[in-house]
Amino acid sequence: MEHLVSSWCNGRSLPESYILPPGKRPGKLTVPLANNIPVIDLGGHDQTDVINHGVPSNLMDEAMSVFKEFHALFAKDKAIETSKDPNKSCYFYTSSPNYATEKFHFWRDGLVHHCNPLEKYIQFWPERPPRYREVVGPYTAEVRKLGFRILEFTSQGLGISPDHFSSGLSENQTLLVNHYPPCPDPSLTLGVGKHRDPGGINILLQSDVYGLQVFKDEEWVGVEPIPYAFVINIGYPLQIISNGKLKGAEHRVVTNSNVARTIASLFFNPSSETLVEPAKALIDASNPALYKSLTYKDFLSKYIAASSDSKALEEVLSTTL
Ligand SMILES: O=C(O)CCC(=O)C(=O)O
Ligand SMILES: [Fe+2]
Repeated sequence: MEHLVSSWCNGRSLPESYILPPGKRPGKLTVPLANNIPVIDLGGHDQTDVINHGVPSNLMDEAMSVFKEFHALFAKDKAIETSKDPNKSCYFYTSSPNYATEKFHFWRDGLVHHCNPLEKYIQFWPERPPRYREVVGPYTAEVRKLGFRILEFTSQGLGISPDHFSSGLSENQTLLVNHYPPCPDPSLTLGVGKHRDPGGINILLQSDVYGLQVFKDEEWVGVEPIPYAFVINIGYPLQIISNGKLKGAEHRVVTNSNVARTIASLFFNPSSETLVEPAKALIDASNPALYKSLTYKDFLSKYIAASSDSKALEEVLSTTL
């Protein structure tokens, strides 16, 4: 826990271990903002206090407040609050879960915990700030409903059976709450390096502070926060199931020198033994399977081994390369 960026970063210059190799540095800090990311309105007419995705705006605000309060705790308290489960369904790290072995570090502290079934996991969640469970329980339950709606629409769009698809992709819901403190030199480091998400979909609540960038047409573009909207990211397993019809966007997180940024991502992941493979309905003689069939556990070990080298990962997973 002594590593936590937030516990030592004030007034310090950027330590060498956080300086990325030249090819991975963000370098130029201003990139164009994306102007063609689809904004989807999910309807919902008569509610007054909801944006059309159905998650009440006050719940989004409250969740963001408790996430910020959690990250503002002393490091020793964060350690206590994230070590209640001997099986580690709730944990905390700086940079990445591989802090001890990685060649360089990223400028982020992350809290992770499982969310579903709630009755099983909530007992291991932080109890400080005192409202954490009371707010984050309903927040994750609402976002879960939204996730199922999105997966249902996605399966309809792809023309594959919704039951198999949504349950296969969402047995395991995990919340990641990232905190990126103000950084002494944002041109040399990143909050999170370039990656595609490893789950089915990810429903991301950004605060009002910008930091997310997407790699589109060989250039980085910024994803500006829209108040009370979620960012939906497609993960690699959904790319595989859709046989490449849907693409997981590569993204990264830049830091800034003035204000801290906090985000919460709810990942909808398959369970370990779920087979991740192109949906049978999308495969025929003229549309051969582009990806191998793997259990999610095996997929994850290949994903981690490729350590965000997307070409290497594509080669391991593809049937054609
Ligand atoms: O900080 C962000 O906006 C995104 C973090 C991220 O890449 C993720 O949660 O997968
Ligand atoms: Fe991500």
